[in-house]
Amino acid sequence: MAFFSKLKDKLFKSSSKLDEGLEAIVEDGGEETAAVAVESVAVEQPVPAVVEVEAAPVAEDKAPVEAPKSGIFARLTGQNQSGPVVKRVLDDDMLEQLEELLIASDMGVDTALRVTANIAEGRLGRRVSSQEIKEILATEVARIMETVARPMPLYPSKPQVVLVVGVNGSGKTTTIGKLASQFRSAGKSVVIAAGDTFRAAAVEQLQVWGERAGVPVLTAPEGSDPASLAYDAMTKAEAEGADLLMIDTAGRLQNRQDLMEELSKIVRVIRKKNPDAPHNTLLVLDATTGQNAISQVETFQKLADVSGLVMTKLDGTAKGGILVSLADKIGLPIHAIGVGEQIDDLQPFDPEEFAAALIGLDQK
Ligand SMILES: Nc1nc2c(ncn2[C@@H]2O[C@H](COP(=O)(O)OP(=O)(O)OP(=O)(O)O)[C@@H](O)[C@H]2O)c(=O)[nH]1
Repeated sequence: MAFFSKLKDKLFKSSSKLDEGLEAIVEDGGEETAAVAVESVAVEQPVPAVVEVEAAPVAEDKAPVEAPKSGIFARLTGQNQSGPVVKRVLDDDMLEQLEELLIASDMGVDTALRVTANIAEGRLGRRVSSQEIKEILATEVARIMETVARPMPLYPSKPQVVLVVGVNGSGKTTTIGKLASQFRSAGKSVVIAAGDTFRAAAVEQLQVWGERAGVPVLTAPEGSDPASLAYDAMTKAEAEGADLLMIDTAGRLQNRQDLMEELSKIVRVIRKKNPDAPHNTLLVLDATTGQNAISQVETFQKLADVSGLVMTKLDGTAKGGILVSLADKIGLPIHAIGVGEQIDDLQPFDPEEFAAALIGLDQK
């Protein structure tokens, strides 16, 4: 419960935009009707984790199949409505308005069209209230997101190497700090390598996060070879029997060729120590960049073998729909979302909670 409220509060900007937009669409051309009583069904949801706690074998490299979750909307709609309700006939005009609203929330044109087509299916001509259309939309969004919501897999390999990539300012350092703290809380030993050796400020910031998380941060002189630091970090993590090695990397997309060479050299060097490394390549994306996140994913997929995403800065953005677009178009696993600048502001990605928060469905 607390988890949901926090997410909804933090996604306030997105939800208020979609929430108000949907209400305005139903009001526009809707008519008052007598309310129908709805039976309340309370279903408690388990809170998922950012990382898998159970180890999975490296060779299989498959995310575990999660049991389907019971409907959150039964819980969300657990109320007896009273008083007249405005309903509008779901017709082409209304669908067009819905499409525009979804595009404005950064869902992207293709995804917005697909979502509205699914909403229309079997419902054209029916009269719907704003609460009903929110529930239908939330179900559609959750359905798309379910295929990508997966905690970061943990493997028995010691150390499990996690390469963290993304453009400057996307939140790599902060995410590494938050993840390191969560791993530590789960009883894992962690080593961090400050692989963006070209920016002294980036290294210092990572050291601050390392201190907060209680995790050692390996650094190298400014301008030195990040691959050599990664090799030394691998040696240290192996010697110490660390569970995880997280490697920060530079994010200078301005010089793509250099960055590609730098990343592939890091991978080459750590594979000398463990041919299966890196076990995860996390791409950190800033949600406030909206549709631009799609092209960042495509670029980084060419630079590195991206295995999963972390979406930061979902607090205070009206662009939460980009996650739906990413799930629909790219389909990479979304391991976690950043909802603030504090160490505990990294949350597991739960499709139903996210959909409800994005659309502004009230929790009753
Ligand atoms: N509101 C909010 N701010 C965040 C979040 N994640 C990161 N930030 C902020 O975003 C800014 C950039 O984050 P960094 O972690 O430094 O990003 P980076 O990708 O490491 O950037 P460089 O160090 O420039 O490579 C910082 O001011 C962070 O506090 C988040 O989930 N929510």
